[in-house]
Amino acid sequence: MNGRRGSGPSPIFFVYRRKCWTQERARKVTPQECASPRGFTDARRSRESHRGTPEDDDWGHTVQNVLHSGGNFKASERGHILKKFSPIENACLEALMEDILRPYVPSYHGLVEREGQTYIKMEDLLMGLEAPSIMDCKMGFRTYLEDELAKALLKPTPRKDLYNKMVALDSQAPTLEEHLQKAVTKPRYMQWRESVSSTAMLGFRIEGVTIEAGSVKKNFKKMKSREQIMETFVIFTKSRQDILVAYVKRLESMQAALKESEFFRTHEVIGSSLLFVHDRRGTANVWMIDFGKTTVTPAHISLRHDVAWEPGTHEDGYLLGLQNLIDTLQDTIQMVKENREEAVDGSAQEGEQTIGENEKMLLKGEVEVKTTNGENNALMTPIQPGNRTL
Ligand SMILES: Nc1ncnc2c1ncn2[C@@H]1O[C@H](COP(=O)(O)OP(=O)(O)OP(=O)(O)O)[C@@H](O)[C@H]1O
Ligand SMILES: O=P(O)(O)O[C@@H]1[C@H](O)[C@H](O)[C@@H](OP(=O)(O)O)[C@H](OP(=O)(O)O)[C@H]1O
Repeated sequence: MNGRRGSGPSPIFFVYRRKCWTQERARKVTPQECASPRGFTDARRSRESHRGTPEDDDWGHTVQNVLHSGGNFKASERGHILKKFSPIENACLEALMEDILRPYVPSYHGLVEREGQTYIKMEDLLMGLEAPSIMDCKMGFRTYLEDELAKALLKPTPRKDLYNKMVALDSQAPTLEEHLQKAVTKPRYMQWRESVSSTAMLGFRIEGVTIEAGSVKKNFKKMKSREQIMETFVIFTKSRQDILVAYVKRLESMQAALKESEFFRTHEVIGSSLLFVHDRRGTANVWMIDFGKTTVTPAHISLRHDVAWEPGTHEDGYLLGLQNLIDTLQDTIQMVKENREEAVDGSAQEGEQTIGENEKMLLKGEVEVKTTNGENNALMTPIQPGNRTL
């Protein structure tokens, strides 16, 4: 690995660390909390009012690293994490414990009650990782359930919050009528989100990233092209080929298991993510998470997951998205290799600086990874429902 690029966090990261070290000395935060600016602030605030439970000895370690989610997680004892109960997700995790996919999902440990709220207790996927880097990729070409669409058609319920999110990203996106109502329906918003991100083209999208337990970045909503995603993987892994290769291997074995899985054949997997986790020591893994919208299909339907969706088929395009993700990672490995060969030749100075700048932007939350020639500058033809089946 290139020495300069792999030599540690950017200067911006150190600004956060300096602030943290001062607080740490005053015993207001732990070293782990220091690793993340958000964790640092949240942990301090919450600790001041937190009484603690017997299970809280590892409090704050994983929950601070949760990439997104409106407060659905709670710390548990070491090695476990609690997620707010959803009957759908609970049924999925129970079923997955009996399926060939079991090694690819967090292990399930039943339900627990905390302060009048029921939680699913599951394996903490960050356990054992030191200052983890985490990426959440939402899978599939469709991000809403057929049922949600049917309900919205029967009784359209325009939402102001979704309109506000839409105009925040693109003020031109709403139709005239939507502008007048200042509201959009959920399927309309979800379909638009698919089209502005890589979901519609590639069948997956990056939702959130954190590097070495730094601040959480979620500004990927308009990231569409394969090239932008490759650059994000380069930044995310700090060009480490060993980690990229480990990710590809894990995805390939997951892909094989998915093709054999009874659970997968009988479930429409919507809004589920792949969670990429690694650390500086080179531990790397990918997990299937978030089954809150993964539902059993009608008995007569056996899903393929590698064909285009048509209403009524319940197809989600998960395997097409997974193949595109594997191809994108393989291209990333190739790009990293070529960059390194050029660096050895002494001719990669310019390229190195570009990646360094992007890394700083990502850490500052300003990332718009630049493409060289236009927005959809795919290096190879993505697999889409229409152009290839697995
Ligand atoms: N088992 C786990 N171990 C460690 N971290 C986890 C685990 N499950 C989820 N996370 C973290 O929490 C984040 C959100 O997870 P998940 O998508 O399951 O929650 P959610 O509440 O359904 O979120 P959203 O509604 O935003 O999709 C993930 O991106 C990941 O960072
Ligand atoms: O990513 P964004 O732009 O913030 O949009 C949200 C995202 O697509 C979530 O997947 C979705 O929750 P579900 O997957 O649970 O439907 C949520 O719907 P919600 O507002 O109804 O929670 C959207 O607002």
